[in-house]
Amino acid sequence: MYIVTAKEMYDWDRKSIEEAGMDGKLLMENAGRAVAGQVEKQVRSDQYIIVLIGAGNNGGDGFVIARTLLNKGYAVKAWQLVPDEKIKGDALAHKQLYLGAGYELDHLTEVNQLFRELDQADVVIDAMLGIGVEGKLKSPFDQVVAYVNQTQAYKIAVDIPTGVPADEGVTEFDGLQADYTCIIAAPKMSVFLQHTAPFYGEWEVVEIGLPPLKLNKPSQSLWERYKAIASLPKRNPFSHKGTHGKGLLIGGSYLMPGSIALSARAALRSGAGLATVASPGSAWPSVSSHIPEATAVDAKEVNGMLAGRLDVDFSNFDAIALGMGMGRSNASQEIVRQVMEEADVPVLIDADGLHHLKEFLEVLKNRNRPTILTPHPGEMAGLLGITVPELLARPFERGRRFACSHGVYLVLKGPATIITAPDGTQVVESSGNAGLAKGGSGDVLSGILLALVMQSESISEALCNGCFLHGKTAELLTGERYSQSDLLATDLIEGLSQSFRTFSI
Ligand SMILES: NC(=O)C1=CN([C@@H]2O[C@H](COP(=O)(O)OP(=O)(O)OC[C@H]3O[C@@H](n4cnc5c(N)ncnc54)[C@H](OP(=O)(O)O)[C@@H]3O)[C@@H](O)[C@H]2O)[C@@H](O)CC1
Ligand SMILES: [K+]
Repeated sequence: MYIVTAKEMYDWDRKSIEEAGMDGKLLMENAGRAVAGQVEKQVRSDQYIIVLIGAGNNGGDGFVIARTLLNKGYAVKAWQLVPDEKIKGDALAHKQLYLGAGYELDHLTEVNQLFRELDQADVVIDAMLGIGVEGKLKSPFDQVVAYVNQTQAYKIAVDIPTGVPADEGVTEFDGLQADYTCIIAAPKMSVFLQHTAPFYGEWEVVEIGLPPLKLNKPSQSLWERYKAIASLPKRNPFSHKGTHGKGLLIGGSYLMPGSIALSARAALRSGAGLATVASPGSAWPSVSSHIPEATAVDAKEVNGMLAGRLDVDFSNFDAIALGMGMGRSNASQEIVRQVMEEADVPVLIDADGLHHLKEFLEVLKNRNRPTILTPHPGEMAGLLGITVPELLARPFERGRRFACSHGVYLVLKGPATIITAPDGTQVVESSGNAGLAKGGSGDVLSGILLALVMQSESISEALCNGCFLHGKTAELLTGERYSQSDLLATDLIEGLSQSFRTFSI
């Protein structure tokens, strides 16, 4: 499923009408009917529904929704919030159909009158503004949105909650806080941004008859369950441990032995054939006690942290994961540089490895094999030399620019993880929940990604599937044995079995 910007959505609409001969009024009828169908699943016929209607096509959808629900016997009142002359085109046509059907329309003359009605409503359907919103809300929408937000009614937004921008880059806005948003045709970028996503509540996408071939292929899409099931690696009955990849994991320190142990264990649980750990000797007894299946290579250390160069032939491995629990000692930096310059295999860099890499980002361009960076927003902001809010205002654009200019795969972690390939293609993986917001969860992800990179033809698919497994494991576990509060990174590793049994079929 593609994720669209407002422009991509408008272009799709225009091309469908101009080139495919679709009719704008028919699309609006389809949109309104599709939304009404979703509303019916959530609302009882004895509940009082208010539909709030604005000037543009979002308001036009509102007329269709109100008519469709009234046709079916629901208790609905439609409120037009703008003067009559503002309603034009397809929206006006549907207003006339609504009135022609004999239904009543209330006009906003005095906001307190509407507010008294809103106090009585069980359900409010927000068809005020859609993706055409520009700038901060003007009167009366600012007052109405503020009032609706503090009512007890169940709030359903049509396409996008009023006031919320469709695209990234806008951080100052007042938005309707929806409980549920019925998105038309394709999710907008703001569904996946940290500052806008919470306004949507639960969301679903409805199909309205726009021909997919008339959509100019957007660069962003959503990773979905069916894609994961189709592309997760399958075990060959005639395989041996070498077939599934020998992974080298470099990291850990005397005071942080857990991270690398979690990564190594997650890699083996995710199908890696062999996991070899390069950590300081002082950390190894602790690491091996958590993962006896892993082997070790000798590594020099200073003050319990990796130091100097590693005496390892990197070509003996199929991929490398670097940085977890490594610490930020200057002495460790040389290993990061050595791996970047010498390892002719895919390399994943996480955590403290990213901190070291920041000092010599120019090496990235010289690498012949894939490099994967897996920063959380704080680490990404550090790599870019900007603040976290600056990054989160435009994570798609910033991530794309970085991945393209440095020739790397970028896994920008968050509630919606954005995976960018060196060619700028972006996939959002949005599974998981707040149970993952805990120390060690990123280390587990690095191990899973390492294992899948070694078992997949496509790096992008491996990264999407790794994030999917990580998120879905949290969902499965918190749906049964654990809560989002008590879930540990170690539980995630053990829970991977359940995810593989569910999805790798
Ligand atoms: N295929 C499709 O794509 C389909 C799309 N469909 C639907 O169309 C929607 C997009 O419709 P759209 O373009 O008419 O924009 P939309 O958001 O309804 O309103 C624009 C109006 O808002 C106003 N306005 C703007 N900013 C404002 C502010 N800050 N504060 C206050 N007012 C503000 C501005 O008024 P003005 O500035 O002139 O006063 C303008 O008149 C889309 O979300 C979906 O629901 C479906 O019908 C099916 C097919
Ligand atoms: K809306």
